[in-house]
Amino acid sequence: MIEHDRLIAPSAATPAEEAVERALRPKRLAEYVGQPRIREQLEIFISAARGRSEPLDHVLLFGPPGLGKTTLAHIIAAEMGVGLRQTSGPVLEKPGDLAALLTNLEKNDVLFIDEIHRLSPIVEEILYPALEDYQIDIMIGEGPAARSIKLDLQPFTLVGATTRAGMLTNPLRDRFGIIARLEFYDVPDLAKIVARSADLLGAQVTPDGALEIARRSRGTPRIANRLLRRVRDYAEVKASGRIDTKVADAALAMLEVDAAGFDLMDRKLLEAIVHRFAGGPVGLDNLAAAIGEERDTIEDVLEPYLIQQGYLQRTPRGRVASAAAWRHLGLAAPGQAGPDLWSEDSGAG
Ligand SMILES: Nc1ncnc2c1ncn2[C@@H]1O[C@H](COP(=O)(O)OP(=O)(O)OP(=O)(O)O)[C@@H](O)[C@H]1O
Ligand SMILES: [Mg+2]
Repeated sequence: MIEHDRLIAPSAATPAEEAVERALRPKRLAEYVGQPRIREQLEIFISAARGRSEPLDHVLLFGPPGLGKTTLAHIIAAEMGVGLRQTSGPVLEKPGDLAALLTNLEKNDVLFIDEIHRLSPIVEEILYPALEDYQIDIMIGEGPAARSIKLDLQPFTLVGATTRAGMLTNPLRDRFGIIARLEFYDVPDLAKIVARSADLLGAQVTPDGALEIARRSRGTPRIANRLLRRVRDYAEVKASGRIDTKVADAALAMLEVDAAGFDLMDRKLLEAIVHRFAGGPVGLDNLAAAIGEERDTIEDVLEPYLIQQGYLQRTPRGRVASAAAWRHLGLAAPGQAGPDLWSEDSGAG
């Protein structure tokens, strides 16, 4: 059975997929599509830091999975002309793990900590003086003979990435000089990404074909690249190999990605709210139980796009399906006439 839910899941599914992602990853800021505000700011800050031969200020990247946080971290190091060391919050178990990384950094290097909201408090402690003064305090020896010594570090840049800025402690958040919130990509930008990736993969895609894939990628480059690869397979087997609108549409229908770019999980969530909870409000726990998903997956992966697109609202009393959600499921929203009566040329108003 093909795992459809993985098709749209914005996180990288397998090591094989990670390898493809690396190959498709833009290496420089100029190749990085979209996120104009972030790109412009980084260009200025990076060129200023380089001019002064200083490290770039610490950078926090946050936003839903697959929008290009890891990609940006690598680009920052490349544009600064420095090395990058990569780790992640849950991997750093002991203060010594972080100390070892920090003391190995060279001047102005980038230390990239993914899932930085999952750092343990004792590890985070070590980070504060490192971020502020390029120093760490470490304990030598044990018992009564134990003492703490200060070690100087090379100046460096911390790049932290998280899907949840709200879960960072205040003292940690305050230590980032540059905070960049990544937004979902619009369709023209996603089409550019699809066209660029198609080039790199040696796949043939028409501008319309790229747009069709872009429209159904949930605003997310990772999903755009994934859909492109699946659609290419389809085009090779079922058509001449060229991806045009018709082929893209047929392939995406087969993959059960609908016209709004929603997959089975998105629809399951909207259907649960509409059918089982009369459109809401419904609390996160009830919703998670109803669709058999983790709270975190709903909050980090499923909801952000549905909210951004106006299908779902987060209210103090729980989640509410908007009129657009009802319409998407082919239903009339409560208290409203059916979808047909609301079409623009109905003469109402
Ligand atoms: N701005 C962009 N331009 C072109 N391709 C992009 C862009 N952003 C991301 N991508 C593509 O999307 C893929 C996923 O991006 P990336 O791994 O950086 O996401 P992420 O935000 O780190 O996700 P996660 O939260 O799961 O770690 C990359 O392989 C890259 O090819
Ligand atoms: Mg990442």
